[in-house]
Amino acid sequence: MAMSVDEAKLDAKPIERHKKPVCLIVLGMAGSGKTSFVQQLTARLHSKNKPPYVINLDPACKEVPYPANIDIRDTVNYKEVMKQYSLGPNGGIVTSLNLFATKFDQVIQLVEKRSANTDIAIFDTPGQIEVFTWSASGTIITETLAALFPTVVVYVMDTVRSVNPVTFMSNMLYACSILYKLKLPFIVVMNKIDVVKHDYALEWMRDFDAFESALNSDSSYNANLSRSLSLTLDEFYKDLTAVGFSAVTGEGFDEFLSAVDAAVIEYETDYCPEHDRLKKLQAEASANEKHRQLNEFEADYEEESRQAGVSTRTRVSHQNEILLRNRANSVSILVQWLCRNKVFLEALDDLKIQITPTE
Ligand SMILES: Nc1nc2c(ncn2[C@@H]2O[C@H](COP(=O)(O)OP(=O)(O)OP(=O)(O)O)[C@@H](O)[C@H]2O)c(=O)[nH]1
Repeated sequence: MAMSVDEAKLDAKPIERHKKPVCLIVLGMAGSGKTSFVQQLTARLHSKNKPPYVINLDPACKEVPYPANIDIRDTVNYKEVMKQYSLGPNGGIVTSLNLFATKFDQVIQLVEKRSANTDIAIFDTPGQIEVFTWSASGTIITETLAALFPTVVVYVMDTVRSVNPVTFMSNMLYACSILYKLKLPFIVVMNKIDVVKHDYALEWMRDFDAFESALNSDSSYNANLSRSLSLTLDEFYKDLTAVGFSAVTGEGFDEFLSAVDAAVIEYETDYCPEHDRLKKLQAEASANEKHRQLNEFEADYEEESRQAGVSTRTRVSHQNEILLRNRANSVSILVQWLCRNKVFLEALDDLKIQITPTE
């Protein structure tokens, strides 16, 4: 994921370079400070006359301390969902998010409408991180955004709690798993530096011996595991952008914006070409599959119509039988086949009906 940064691109003001807003998906363990981070970021951007578009995706939060342009709670009543489907709190959050994901095209339209005057769209996610990162709706939301806008994952980490090397390692493993799952540009925000500076964490990422000596007094299974994992995560650390931040004082704001600019370049140079390549492969595979189904369908028809006699009426009625049996898996295959089929077209001509193929 190392970036090949184009000098000319760096010279331009990165966020202004895009007609579309950069989407920041803010993730992190419960209590890491995601909401406070979004609040601070929003306030600072407002004071710079660059108001962001802010979307709250946490259906269970009691209050949103920043001006949210879209709030999932206005669409889905989380308590009602729990009651109606007899769900517990986590099931309620997942189901609410699933329901909201079905309307996500409307969110996209709203963000797109703001493209002219908004540089950044911020998505605050539920406290239970796995509800977003490992759910179908979280994946749909992330992939939809990434397909349409420069999208960056912001992983908020609690620097105070992470002074414990085992907690630090848990955070890094989580961050690593999300990075490799989503494959999007990624920024770790080491939050709460007004309480504890993040230098120790940067050192642990740079220097295995420093991390090992922090674990020295601990001989538990967890500590030994963390020691081994630290060596394994070496490659991950090399590519990782980490920024110290305080959601209370706003320290680290400028550095964070620079990291977002670099992440947008990474999105363009690494993510987009890979995304386009996969999309092309997928389209080719789908076209091949359609072709295969069409041939199979045609062979079926030829075979059965041979047995059915020669009159057009009989042949069309046999076609109908085959259609009803629906050997082809998609409507577009049926339409394609019908448009290629001479007997069927003749029958349509007789009836003065016209159909136009969609592809
Ligand atoms: N000192 C300090 N406290 C912070 C900072 N960021 C957040 N906090 C505190 O940490 C606690 C949790 O912050 P939230 O913003 O609610 O964290 P969250 O990740 O959104 O929490 P969930 O939605 O429950 O997952 C609150 O008491 C905040 O005041 C920070 O930068 N410095």
